[in-house]
Amino acid sequence: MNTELSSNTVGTVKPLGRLGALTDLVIERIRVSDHVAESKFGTDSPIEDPSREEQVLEQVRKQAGAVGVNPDAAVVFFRDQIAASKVVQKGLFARWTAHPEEAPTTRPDLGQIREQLDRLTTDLLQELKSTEELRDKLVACTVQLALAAGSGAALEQLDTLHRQALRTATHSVCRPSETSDRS
Ligand SMILES: C=C(O[C@@H]1C=C(C(=O)O)C=C[C@H]1O)C(=O)O
Repeated sequence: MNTELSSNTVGTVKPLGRLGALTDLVIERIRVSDHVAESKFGTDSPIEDPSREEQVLEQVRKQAGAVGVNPDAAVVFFRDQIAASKVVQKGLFARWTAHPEEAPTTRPDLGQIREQLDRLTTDLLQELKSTEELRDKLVACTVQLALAAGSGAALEQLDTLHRQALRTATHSVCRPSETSDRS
């Protein structure tokens, strides 16, 4: 296993609670968005790429079925992940435009970054599956999400922009189904 952490120096401490692993992956995807922004800034590639989004959601739909997650619910969750990525990209573009001295000096390869995002799709779907029962219980899920997001944001030292993205990305994590026990 690769134990090297590219995006933080906190070590192996992870977001807490029963949604900790899911939140960890959500934060990882948000952090990958920094690299997406670096790859696009100063090029003709737009922040928003509808055909790539369709491709991502198509992959989600197919894999969700295979993993046993409701495909429509999975698509809702991934639309939030995509929205969160664009929050980060727009925020960083604005920051780098206002402060060119903070702009990236190297440009990572978008193709490789997208492969990383595709791997995260698989991992996230697996976590959606293993947290399905909890996420159907509104109160328990809300408490666990607050714990995981709060500890994750602190441990990963997320700034205001990335905390905003985390809120966007976790908007639909707790989704009680019609028939579930809401307590
Ligand atoms: C991440 C990218 O930027 C945007 C966000 C996407 C995503 O989060 O998967 C997909 C397409 C773009 O609208 C990208 O272009 O790959």
